[in-house]
Amino acid sequence: MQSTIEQDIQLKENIFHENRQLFNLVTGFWRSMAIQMAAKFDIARYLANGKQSSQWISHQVGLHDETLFRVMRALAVSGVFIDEGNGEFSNSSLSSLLLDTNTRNIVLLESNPLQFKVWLKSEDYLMKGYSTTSGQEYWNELVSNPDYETLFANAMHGLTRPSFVKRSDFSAFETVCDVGGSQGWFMEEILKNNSNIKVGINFDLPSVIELKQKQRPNNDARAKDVSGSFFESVPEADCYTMKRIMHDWNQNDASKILQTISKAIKPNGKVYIYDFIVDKSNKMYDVSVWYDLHMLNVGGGKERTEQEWKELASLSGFIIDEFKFGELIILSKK
Ligand SMILES: C[S@@+](CC[C@H](N)C(=O)[O-])C[C@H]1O[C@@H](n2cnc3c(N)ncnc32)[C@H](O)[C@@H]1O
Repeated sequence: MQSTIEQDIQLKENIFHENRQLFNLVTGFWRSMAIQMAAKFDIARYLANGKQSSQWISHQVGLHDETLFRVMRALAVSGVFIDEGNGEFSNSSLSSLLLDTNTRNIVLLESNPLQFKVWLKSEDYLMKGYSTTSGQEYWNELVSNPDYETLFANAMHGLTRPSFVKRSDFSAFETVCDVGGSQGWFMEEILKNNSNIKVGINFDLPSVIELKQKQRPNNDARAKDVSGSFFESVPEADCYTMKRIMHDWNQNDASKILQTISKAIKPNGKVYIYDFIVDKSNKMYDVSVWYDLHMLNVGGGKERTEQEWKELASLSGFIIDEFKFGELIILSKK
C-alpha cells in the first residue's frame, strides 16, 4: 500500500513529468500569454536573418534582458523558437509563422487577455445556460475600445480566405450588402472580383463605420458604407453576405438577424453565410468545436451542424439552397 505522501508525490509527477499533454492543456494560458508577448514585440522579426542572442534583441526592442531570455527559453521548450545555447535563439517553423502579418494579427487577437476575459463566464454558462446573455454586450465593449476594435478587425481580415469570394457566385446580383462587414475588407474583395455588381454596401455598427471611414475610406465608386444595427434594419439588396456573424449569436438572436434581412431582401435574393459547418461524424480534432466554445463565451453564440443550420433557416422564414465547401451556407426565402 502506498502512503498518502507517496500517492501525492506520484500524482504530482504524473502531471508535471509523465503526462505532459495534460500539463500543457492545464497551463495553456501561460503559453498563450508568452506567445502574446513574442508577437506583440515582434521577436521573430529580429531572428529573420538567423540566430541572435536574446540580449541583443532586448536591447533593440527596449525590453528587460533576463526576462526576455526566460520567455524565449520557455517558448523554445514548446517549439516556438529554437534554443541554440549560450543565450542565442533562432526561429523554429512555428515562430517563423509570426513573420506573416495576417498570422501575427490572428495570434495577437486570440492570445489577447481581453479574449481570455470572456471565458471567465464559462462556469456561469455551464450552470445556467446562456439564454439570459446578450451577445451585444461584447460588441458594445469592443467598439468602445478603438485599439481592441482595430486588433479585432485586423485579425478578422487575416482569417478571410480569398477563396471565399472566388468560389462564390455573385454574377446574378446588382446590389450586395456585407452585413457586419467591419472594416470593409470583404466587400472590397467582392467588388474587385465582380465587375457586374453596381453597389457594394459595407454595413456595421455606427462606431465601426466611423472608424472604417477614418482608417480605410472607399476608393471604389460602387462601395458604400452604411451604419445601423442588424436587429433593426438593413439596406435593401439582392444578396446579403455575412462572414463570421451568425456564429456570434444564439438561435433566437441569429433568427432575428435573418428576419431583419427577410424584410429588406429583393425578390429572388440570396443570403450567403460564411461560417463553420460542424461535422458531427468527424471524430478528429476539428477547430470548429473549439470556436463553438469560444463563441458561447463571447455571448451565447455557437457553431452549427447542417441540421442546426436547417432549423435556424426554417425558424426565420428561409430555406437552405446549398451547403458549400464546408463553410458557405446559401439561403433563399421560403
Ligand atoms: C466577428 S465580426 C465579423 C466581421 C467581418 N464580417 C469579418 O469576417 O471580418 C462581427 C461583426 O459584427 C458587428 N456587429 C455586432 N453587432 C452588430 C449589430 N447589432 N449590427 C451590425 N453589426 C454588428 C461587429 O461590429 C463586427 O464587425
